[in-house]
Amino acid sequence: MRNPRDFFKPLAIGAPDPVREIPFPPSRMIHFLDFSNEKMVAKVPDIAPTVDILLGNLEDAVPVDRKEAARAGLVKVGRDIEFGDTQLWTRINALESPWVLDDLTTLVGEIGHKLDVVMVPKVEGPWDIHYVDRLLAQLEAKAGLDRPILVHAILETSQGVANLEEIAAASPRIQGMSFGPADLAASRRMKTTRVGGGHPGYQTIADPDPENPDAPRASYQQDPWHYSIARMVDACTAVGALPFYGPYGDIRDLEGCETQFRAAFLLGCVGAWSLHPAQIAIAKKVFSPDPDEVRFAKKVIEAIPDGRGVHMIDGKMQDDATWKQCRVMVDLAEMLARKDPELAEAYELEPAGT
Ligand SMILES: CC(C)(COP(=O)(O)OP(=O)(O)OC[C@H]1O[C@@H](n2cnc3c(N)ncnc32)[C@H](O)[C@@H]1OP(=O)(O)O)[C@@H](O)C(=O)NCCC(=O)NCCSC(=O)C[C@](C)(O)C(=O)O
Ligand SMILES: [Mg+2]
Repeated sequence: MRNPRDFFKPLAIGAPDPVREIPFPPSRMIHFLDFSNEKMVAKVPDIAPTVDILLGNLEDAVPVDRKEAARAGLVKVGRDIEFGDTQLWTRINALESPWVLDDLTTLVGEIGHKLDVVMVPKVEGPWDIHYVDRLLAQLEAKAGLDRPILVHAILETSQGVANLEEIAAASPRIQGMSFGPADLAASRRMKTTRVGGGHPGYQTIADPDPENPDAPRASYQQDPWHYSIARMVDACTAVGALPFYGPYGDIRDLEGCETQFRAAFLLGCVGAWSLHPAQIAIAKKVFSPDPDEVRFAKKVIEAIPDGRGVHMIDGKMQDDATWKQCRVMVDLAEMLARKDPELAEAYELEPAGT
């Protein structure tokens, strides 16, 4: 057993102290880019200010013969570009791969002061986090970093799902998790070739009508991801970390993407991945709360300043618990309004600096 008093001590001499609270800046979309792709790199100066998080992907989707170029491209962009309040993340290669050691040593050594979060794919249990945790501490100490790099786990194997709570609590570096529906489907032998979203085969069906047994029966698509995403939300929020939905692979199906993102938002996710520029606006729309909801939540908070007792507002019962629900909505709106003057106006809140 690890001494609980040591949890917030650095894991290497000279490494920065672990954070006590996970920061929660705007995190509506993690925009994926391959920095070995010149066309994508050319778009970075334009795209970076429009996204909350820009991620240099080194793992799947980057061909083997471009792994080193993707890493070098990320180092170059990290050195050359000032990102302002846009976070810079990376997804390293899998821990079993031949590239991951160089990914971590190079990135922390060269641009560790710019990197906010390292996303670790295919995390199976706390042992994977412990490995990265200690290695990052050693590398941070060597690079003389004064703030720790946080760790984000992708939930994309059945063992990872089985060990969710232990992964979330494995280190004070755990910033959050993303849901990886493609690898997870394969790992579970689910019979779908889609990346996220529903499937027309996954349905419930109404009983036959006894009066008319041959009549068509109502049937509805169900959400095959609900159980795992809900578990991820609980595991993350139980330790103050942030849950994210991952990718939606049907790039042209904007409505399907919006629906998948919204289901995740309602369950508690703070953001999702954008794989293509067209998905950035969808994530921004979905993960910024609806102005009508914010207006109602503000009304409740203003009407019940101490958040106590029972009240009727617009025909709905409000009490201590609903007041907290409204606080979640208004806190998120206020945080986003500080970044985005358009949202500040839509929410009738003061933008930053006023
Ligand atoms: C899907 C693809 C191939 C379509 O790329 P395309 O070039 O065919 O699309 P397009 O519509 O023709 O592109 C229009 C323009 O946008 C550019 N572009 C296109 N995408 C981006 C981007 N992300 N950022 C910036 N620019 C982008 C593209 O280069 C082009 O530029 P141009 O007008 O100058 O010709 C392409 O968007 C792409 O490669 N996206 C990233 C894919 C990726 O990172 N996949 C891995 C994450 S999902 C995953 O790993 C699963 C998971 C979690 O692990 C698990 O569930 O298991
Ligand atoms: Mg994957």
